[in-house]
Amino acid sequence: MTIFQFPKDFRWGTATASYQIEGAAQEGGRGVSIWDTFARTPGKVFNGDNGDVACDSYHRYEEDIELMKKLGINTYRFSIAWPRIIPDGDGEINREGLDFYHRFVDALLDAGIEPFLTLYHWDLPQTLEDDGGWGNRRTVDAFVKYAEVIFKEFSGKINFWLTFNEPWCIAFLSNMLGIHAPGNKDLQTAINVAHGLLVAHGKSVQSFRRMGITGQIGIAPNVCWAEPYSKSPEDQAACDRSIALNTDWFLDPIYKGSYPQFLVDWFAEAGATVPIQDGDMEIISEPIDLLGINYYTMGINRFNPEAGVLQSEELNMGLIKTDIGWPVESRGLYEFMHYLQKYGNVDVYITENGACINDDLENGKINDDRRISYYEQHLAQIHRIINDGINLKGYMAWSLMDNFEWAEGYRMRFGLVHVDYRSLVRTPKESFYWYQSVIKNNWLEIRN
Ligand SMILES: N=NNCCOCCOc1ccc(-c2cn(C[C@@H]3NC[C@@H](O)[C@H]3O)nn2)cc1
Repeated sequence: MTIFQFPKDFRWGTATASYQIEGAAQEGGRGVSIWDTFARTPGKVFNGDNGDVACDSYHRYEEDIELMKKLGINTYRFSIAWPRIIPDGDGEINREGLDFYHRFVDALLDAGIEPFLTLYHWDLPQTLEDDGGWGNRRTVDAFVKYAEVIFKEFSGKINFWLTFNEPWCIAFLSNMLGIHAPGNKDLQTAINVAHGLLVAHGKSVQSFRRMGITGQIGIAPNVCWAEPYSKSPEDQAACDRSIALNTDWFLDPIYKGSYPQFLVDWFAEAGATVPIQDGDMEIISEPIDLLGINYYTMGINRFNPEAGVLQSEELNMGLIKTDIGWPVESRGLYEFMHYLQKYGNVDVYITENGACINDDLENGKINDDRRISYYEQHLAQIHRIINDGINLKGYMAWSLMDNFEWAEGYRMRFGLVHVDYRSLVRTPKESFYWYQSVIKNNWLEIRN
């Protein structure tokens, strides 16, 4: 038996997002989001699933908080649905929406749980998408207005703030690959979206500073760690492009005030350019306090001119995979965290990490041993990372409960808690009790 002790002030949590758990899509004055529209577009989401009901956390959040208390977490990452706050994107404020989140945040605080807020977790008001989305500066200004409303309302209650979740998914998965909402398949559109959200990020951080809001603010990129299939320079370059598009494309502008030139040049070859306006890069590089990092898996990649705009092909190396098909390989998290040091030893929280394991109820229990094994491996890497002196300050498991997994609908389950989507009954899985023990002890026991 090996014991890995975590720092006494290490934050333990779980994460969710508004569209994935709330439901009540037509209640409380909520407006239409791009995910309401996308989910209703035939063929976009498995089984035609949508977020109309989801986990019904809009009505059941007190039950969810009881589960959080039972789990023993001290931090809970969630997102606010912009369409609940300003239903048409940049018009009237919906007081009923604000009141809902005040009730929720107050209940978290009463439970001794630190709220860790994501302002934008993909549910853009449809009206703004109809008018050009993130490529239109109207959306940028609308986001800043929305962010300032939330800053003003929750300053003093919330101390951990993230502007955007997984900017690569918002820009490239959703506008170049077309796999997520709104489903565009155009490189220039994706680059315009990425730049627009970066300007919105920078402007909202400037507002955060100007308004004197409590706490710390940052952004949460997702990691795409990749190692070369061969020692050829072409394979290494292919990996560099894949890693950089998820990370450097967003963090270089924020920390260095410029895009990674090798990727700018690569896209220029494909006829795409970044629509930078005077002053944009200065706005984007407004200093931040923390980074959220979302890590799930890593790849072994090689150069392949037929493999998409990056010409970087991920190979199937026969590793154990989760039920969504992602290889289980935790060392990519360790390698990435050292890669991240090029931006300095910044405060980092793992804001998402988890496994899609679709085990179901058997005699009233869910024996998700594979999920426990995944978490054991990744928490062991986190212990190594901390031991190396990297400022990794906390960990939020994705996810507290099974929920709407975007284009996969409800068939893919990431939760520590099982959700029966007919009855909405929540059942803690064996991994819930394992994580409860890790949190209670503040250490990880690895069976040798
Ligand atoms: N890189 N090139 N890919 C080439 C082809 O990819 C095809 C599919 O791509 C992807 C990539 C990444 C994801 C993804 C999902 N989650 C889980 C959510 N995270 C935020 C939270 O809401 C969770 O639900 N994180 N990442 C999905 C699909």
